[in-house]
Formats: sequence, structure tokens, C-alpha cells
Amino acid sequence: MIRVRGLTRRYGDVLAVDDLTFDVEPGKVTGFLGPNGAGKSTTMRVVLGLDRPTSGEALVNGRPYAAFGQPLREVGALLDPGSAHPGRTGRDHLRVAARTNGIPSRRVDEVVEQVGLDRAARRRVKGYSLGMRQRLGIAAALLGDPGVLLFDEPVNGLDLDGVRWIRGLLRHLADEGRAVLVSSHLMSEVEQVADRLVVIGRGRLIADATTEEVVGGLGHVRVRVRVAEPDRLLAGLRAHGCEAHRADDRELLVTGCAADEVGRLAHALGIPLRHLSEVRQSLEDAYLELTGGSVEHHGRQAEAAR
Ligand SMILES: Nc1ncnc2c1ncn2[C@@H]1O[C@H](COP(=O)(O)OP(=O)(O)OP(=O)(O)O)[C@@H](O)[C@H]1O
Repeated sequence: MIRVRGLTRRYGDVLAVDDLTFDVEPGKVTGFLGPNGAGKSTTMRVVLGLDRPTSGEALVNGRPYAAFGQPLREVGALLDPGSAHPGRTGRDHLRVAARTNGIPSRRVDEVVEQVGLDRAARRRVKGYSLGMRQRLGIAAALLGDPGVLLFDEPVNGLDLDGVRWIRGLLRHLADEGRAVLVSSHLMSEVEQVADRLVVIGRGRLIADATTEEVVGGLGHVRVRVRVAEPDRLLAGLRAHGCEAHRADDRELLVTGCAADEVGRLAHALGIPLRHLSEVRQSLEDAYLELTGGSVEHHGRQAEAAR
């Protein structure tokens, strides 16, 4: 598992990661969400020993990355799919990584098959599509059969088939008991596959809970109701404990009470309904609401949009 405790990383004046604490547990996919510049890659780089914390710590299976003699057996990562040497074949790229980590070369064939590279593995990396590079990067992450896996924006730029394949793979790896951390700046990319969500903004923790809890806490259901006597229904709804306000001279928007409750109340008050529906806030909207205040340059963008 990964344990991040009070992790802070400062670059000059920029506080990239600010006192971050969370766990990535085995057997689960943990989605690591945050807008661009939130500090996701920095956190992952510290976990992988590619960057040092200013304070706090990030441990893999109870130890810092630097403590592992053969780290690929403990933790695998997809950070930058463009990192393989373009002149090498995919298979050679994996062979070199296996050799330097004391991993038997038969593992190369296994991971090539697992990610579906097969024939392409004999071709040079410079001819690979983005999807193939992504598969090669994932094959490298899986080489040492590690119990901990990190994927930084793995579906970036992939077509729908590629996105589905990655989702299936993440699920499978977690079901095998591995701790899987997958970052994204889009809620829609991870909410379908993540068991837990760690949401950050400007380097700080915003939410750390199961996906259902985060989604449930975010997705307000609003009820839209149209009647001839909105003021009377408004008073009735408020007396009943619902939050309600006028949308226009006929229509009310209600939160905190379900549509059937609103319908029953209107009926009890003898107010005929002209329209009654539920309006679900999209998850993406809710996520933007959650992280909106933490987007870098948000103020400037908002001003420019005026
Ligand atoms: N080596 C560095 N030197 C200076 N500033 C850096 C460095 N690395 C990251 N930063 C800054 O730290 C902040 C967090 O960046 P980071 O790349 O970790 O965010 P992110 O959440 O991964 O964003 P993205 O989704 O855009 O990749 C940003 O303000 C970034 O400009």
C-alpha cells in the first residue's frame, strides 16, 4: 500500500503539494483527482523517489522508494508514455528494464501478451501510436509483478476502446489484490472504475472517501415544480423543511426533498401540479463546484470570461 503523510513539496514560491495525507489500499482502485496543476504528478513523483518532499513522507509498503534494491518488484508506474527510446523495439525496451531489475526475461513475453502488444513489440517504438506507447508503458510497470501501481493520466489521448481497455485492466489489477492509484483531471474518467477518490486542489486535500460517498455528497438532486400558485406551495415546502426558491413566476426549484414528497405536499395543499421533475446535477459539474475554488488562475479566467 501507499501511505502519504503530511506531504509538502515546495518549488521556490510555488507550494505544489501542501500537507497531503492519504492511503492507497490494496485490492482497490483509488482515483487521484484534481484540476491541472493541483499537485498530482508531484505527489506521484515523490512516491516514486523521483522528487524529494520538502517535509512529510510517502511510503510504499512501509518504506521510502529509495530503500528498495529492486523497486520494480514493489511498485510499477506509468508516468510518461513517451519515455521509451524511439530507436528500440518495445521488447528490447522491456528486456533492458527487466535485466536492470533482476527480473527473468520470460516476464517480458508475459507482460507483452497481457497488454496485447504482441506483434508490435518487435517493431521500433518510434512507429508506435499513442495507444501502443501507453500499452508499452503499462507493460513496463507490470514487469516486476508489483503489489503497488501508479498510473498518471493513463487515458489521456486514447480512443474509446483504449479507455475501456485501461479501465478493465485497472479493475483486474485491483481485484488481484494490488493497490492501484490512477490520476486524472476529469471525474468522468475515474468515477466508473475507482473504489475510492482522493480529490486535491492547489496541493491540498479536498476529499478522501469512497466514490459513492464523494459522488453522493456532491450530486444534489433538485426538483423542478410548476404550479399556478407558487407562493403558497413555496411557503408549504419551507414549512415542511425543504429548501425552495422561485425560478420564475410559475416555477420553483426545490432541494432537500424528493419529487414524490413535493408531489404529496402539493396534493395535500390542494395545489394542482403542472409539471414535476427531478434535475440531476452532472457529476462533472459537481466536481467542478468542489474544486472550482482551487483551480490555478481561476480568478483571472473568471474575470476574462466576463
Ligand atoms: N519541477 C518543478 N519546478 C517548479 N514548479 C513545478 C515543478 N513541478 C511542478 N511544479 C508546479 O507545481 C504545481 C503542481 O504541478 P503538478 O504537475 O504536480 O500538478 P498536476 O496535478 O499533476 O497537474 P496536471 O494535471 O497539469 O499534470 C504546478 O503549479 C506546477 O507548475
